[in-house]
Amino acid sequence: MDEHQKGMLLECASKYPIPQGVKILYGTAGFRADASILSSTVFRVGILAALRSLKTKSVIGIMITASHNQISDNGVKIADPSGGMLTQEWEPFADLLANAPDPLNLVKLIAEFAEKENISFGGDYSAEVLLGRDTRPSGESLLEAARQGINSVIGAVATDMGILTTPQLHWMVRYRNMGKSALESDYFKQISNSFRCLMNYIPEEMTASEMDELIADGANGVGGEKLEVVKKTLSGLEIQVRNSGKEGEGVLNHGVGADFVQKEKIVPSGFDQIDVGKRCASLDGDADRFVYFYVLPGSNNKIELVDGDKILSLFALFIKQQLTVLNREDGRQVHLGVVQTAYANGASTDYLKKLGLEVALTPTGVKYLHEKAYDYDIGIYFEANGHGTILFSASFLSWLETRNKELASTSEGSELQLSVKRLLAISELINQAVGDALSGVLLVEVILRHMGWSIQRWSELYQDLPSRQLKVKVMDRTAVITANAETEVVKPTGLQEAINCEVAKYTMGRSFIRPSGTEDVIRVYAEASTQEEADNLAKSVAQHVNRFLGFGSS
Ligand SMILES: CC(=O)N[C@H]1[C@@H](OP(=O)(O)O)O[C@H](CO)[C@@H](O)[C@@H]1O
Ligand SMILES: [Mg+2]
Repeated sequence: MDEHQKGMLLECASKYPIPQGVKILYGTAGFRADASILSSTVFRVGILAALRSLKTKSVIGIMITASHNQISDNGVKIADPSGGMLTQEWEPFADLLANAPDPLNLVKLIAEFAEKENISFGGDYSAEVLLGRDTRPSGESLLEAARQGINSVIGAVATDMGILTTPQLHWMVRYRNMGKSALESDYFKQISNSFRCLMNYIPEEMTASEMDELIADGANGVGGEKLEVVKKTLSGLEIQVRNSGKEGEGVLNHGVGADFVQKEKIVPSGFDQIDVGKRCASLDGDADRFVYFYVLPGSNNKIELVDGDKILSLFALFIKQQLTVLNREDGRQVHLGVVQTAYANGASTDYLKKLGLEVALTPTGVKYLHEKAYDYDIGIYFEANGHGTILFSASFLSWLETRNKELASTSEGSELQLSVKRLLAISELINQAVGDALSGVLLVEVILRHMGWSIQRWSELYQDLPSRQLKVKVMDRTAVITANAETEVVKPTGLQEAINCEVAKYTMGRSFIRPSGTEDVIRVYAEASTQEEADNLAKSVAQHVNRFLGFGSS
């Protein structure tokens, strides 16, 4: 790194001093904290993204969002060249960078890292970073901090793509790196075209019955706003958007959104008894996850939740049907695998295994599930909270494309051709960069039509085991170390034994704990054969967590 570059970094970094007395760490999905302390972190992530762009000679993305967190929080997610999350190999550098005490130390760190990674400044390739943000009021100034960070690397170009959902930004990065046009209008065009194709491939006998409108909760965030745009491009699907983020409708993520609905299992604000039985979906604050639900009769606002596990099951079932045709008609064996985390309801895992599917378990966080899903020709992954997507391997996709062309001249209109076309359309509709509520909802909608299913019929695929999630505030959540896809506590010693003793008291009991990567808490999960038992199990495990790690009270 030459003196000019060093001087530039020093000068820019001095405008973004780090907050005193706090350490901000790269978590499950990037950095997240109260927005007021994030400027320096985001500025430094700008530098990191420019370095990553130089290293990979590809476009990188920065998304300013704190997803489902409260409106006063914000955060930053980084999209790698594939459109997926930043490679885990760079996470330790991200932590060091964010916490370097002053500009001199920061520049020293960058110089050392650049040398180790063989990154040269001022070469032929100029770094390029796409920037996006959600609707949070702090987004604009944090985006500016990211831009300053990028601009402090000589030659680097920052392009502001505006207010976007997280998956839109990831999609843009992916498509730019594939050499394709990646404007927001291209994104909308692609999902509405592939949705139309899939609607056209619905068996004729299923198209007769009209389906009711979908009612969607936009979490008062960017997803609601974008869904309003998407719905205008669709035919054959009516969507009523509530909590769309318009002035006066409510506060982002406050009593609304997929996270609230999934964890509390009650209606989001704006929904009530008039909606009993109707098909409803809820997006999270940055629209990278979604769940479905319907309102149950009664005054307690209870819902029947159709979560990520059931979305995964629906997708797996539909894809499996298409693969059965490929196998029968063409003798083609396709390796289909599904990926879940320990939060997956035990009943869903049983169901998927009974379908004959290979089920893999990874730690929490899309970065782990996504990576595992690459192991298959088609890998479907979902977290119970609704974050997931479907990945198609490059070789299987190219086989599908070739076969599609051949069949157009030999077997036009055959069942085999239809299955090939459906799979191709799914690969276009679903966002293969990252989980995407907009395209995910559209895929659910078209599959329900294909099956002729109501949300109630879908929900009956299997019955969830009652479960409960709790959060425990502790002194130091990093004191908890887990193993086996987070199902076992390794440290502190003795805690796992205590959990085992509690679990043994219940029929079908299962419980695990792990430190959250996005909030300063330990999460407790429990399931058992009745809700009361699941609640009690969670409560007693939480008490053990408190005893081992808490502030001295239980
Ligand atoms: C139990 C749970 O819902 N955990 C969420 C949450 O992570 P935590 O590390 O549990 O805070 O946020 C992540 C990012 O959005 C998401 O991937 C994950 O599933
Ligand atoms: Mg999110």
